[in-house]
Amino acid sequence: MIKIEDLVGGYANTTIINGVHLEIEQGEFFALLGPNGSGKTTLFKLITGQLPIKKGEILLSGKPISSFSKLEKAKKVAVLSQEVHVSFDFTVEEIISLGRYPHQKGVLKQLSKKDWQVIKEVMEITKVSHYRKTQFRMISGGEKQRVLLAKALAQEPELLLLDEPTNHLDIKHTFQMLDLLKERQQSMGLTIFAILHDLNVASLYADRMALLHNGAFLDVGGVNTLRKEGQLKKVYEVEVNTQSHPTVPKPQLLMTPNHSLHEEPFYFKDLYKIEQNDQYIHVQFDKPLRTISNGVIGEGIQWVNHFCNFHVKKNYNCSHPKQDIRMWMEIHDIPYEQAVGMMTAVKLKDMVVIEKVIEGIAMLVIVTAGVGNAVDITTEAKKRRKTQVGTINTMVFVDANFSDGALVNGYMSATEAKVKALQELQIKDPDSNTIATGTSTDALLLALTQNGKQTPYAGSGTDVGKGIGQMVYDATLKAIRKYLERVKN
Ligand SMILES: Nc1ncnc2c1ncn2[C@@H]1O[C@H](COP(=O)(O)OP(=O)(O)OP(=O)(O)O)[C@@H](O)[C@H]1O
Repeated sequence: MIKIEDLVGGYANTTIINGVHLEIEQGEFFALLGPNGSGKTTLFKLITGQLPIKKGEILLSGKPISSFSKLEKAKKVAVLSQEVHVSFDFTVEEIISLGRYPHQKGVLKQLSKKDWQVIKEVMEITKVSHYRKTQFRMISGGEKQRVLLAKALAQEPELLLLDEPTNHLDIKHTFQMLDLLKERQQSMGLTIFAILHDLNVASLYADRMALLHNGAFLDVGGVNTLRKEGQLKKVYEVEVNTQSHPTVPKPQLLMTPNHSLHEEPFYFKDLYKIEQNDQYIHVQFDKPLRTISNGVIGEGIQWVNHFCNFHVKKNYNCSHPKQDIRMWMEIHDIPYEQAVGMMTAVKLKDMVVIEKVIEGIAMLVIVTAGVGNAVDITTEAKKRRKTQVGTINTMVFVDANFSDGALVNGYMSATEAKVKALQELQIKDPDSNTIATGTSTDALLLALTQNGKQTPYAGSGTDVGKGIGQMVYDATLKAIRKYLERVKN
């Protein structure tokens, strides 16, 4: 669709763009990224013809863009730039109708029925119809942006050039506008070239992107260009961390501020208090901990400072466990959005608490255990008998700083230790009569203060992994023994 070859250009005495090559296919959504002053607007203006080219060439559908007449070009290319060149006394509808100019025929250039159809349609999709008769100067910055997009779409272009199209828009309208553009791209094969400042938005919408740095492309590629943290750090001079979007298979960037969160030195034991009664165990920390868990709420990787294990009746109807835990937390003034919540039918007074310092690392482990629903995970799945009291809920708190990988490692260490405890006590899966590996509803939480130097591993080859293993093993053994004692009596 558009091909840029060895482009050099800028202003009278300064060259800003230096040897840019780029080819954008028809129907692509291409994002131009780069920090302030990298030359994005200059490149944009060279493409739109607002600035003269010093060297190189821009081809549109294989022909030099300079060989197109203004009208011919307007039939193919629409531009939404930062500079607004419209009379503020026009109404919204009048401005949008200007977009039809390249398609109007005859000397009088009257708007045809088709023109009106297109105007109506673009007003509807950009959601500006209700202020069609309002003067342009009377509407907000965000509304102006949508009107100018409607004008550009009214042109029915093959290529749409956008300079920060979401500049004035709130999140709702940013996503609305980009969804609309994406829809046009997918349904009509519209080619989009957009300067975008928000890298996370670019990741969600662009097929390919270029990273402009000092007037040249540092990288051109697919969305995974945004996974190159070192390159982004070099260009933007900000500490970036690439994570994955939870539901869309695209990277999302998290920026770390330079100012470090000042933290007073603390003594691990002073950080928390444990409340236990017949209804719940509530461990409250003074500061949020980095956690990984399969709690009913607060699951996954989070920063939270309340950790709860609620008691439920043996015949608890678990059709809405999330809502139930939220409700119980609300009743007890525990903020559920800062909490991990588990549940168990085990008597909470049988909880086992172990606090220790192993190899200089302070740890706290709390376990409640029942093994009525013990399962050997390696046996064939089959319909199980009615649920009994039997869940092993494990909370592990460690005064250390774990990478995400170490969090997963530590989770494995705790699980291996639990399995060993079941083996030691010869707890069997009643269906298969083989040694159980857990129960059907076990919950595990691993929470870190993130204090000190970061640890990359926490498996059985490390002191901290061994420490987790020993403490979980001891606590699980004790908790199961208490349960067995209670069942016997
Ligand atoms: N009219 C001008 N005359 C001379 N130099 C200019 C002119 N406009 C911009 N520049 C210079 O060109 C360089 C690139 O500017 P440009 O506006 O293209 O950057 P940008 O990447 O679009 O930045 P931003 O993200 O801040 O919009 C800057 O160093 C700027 O000072």
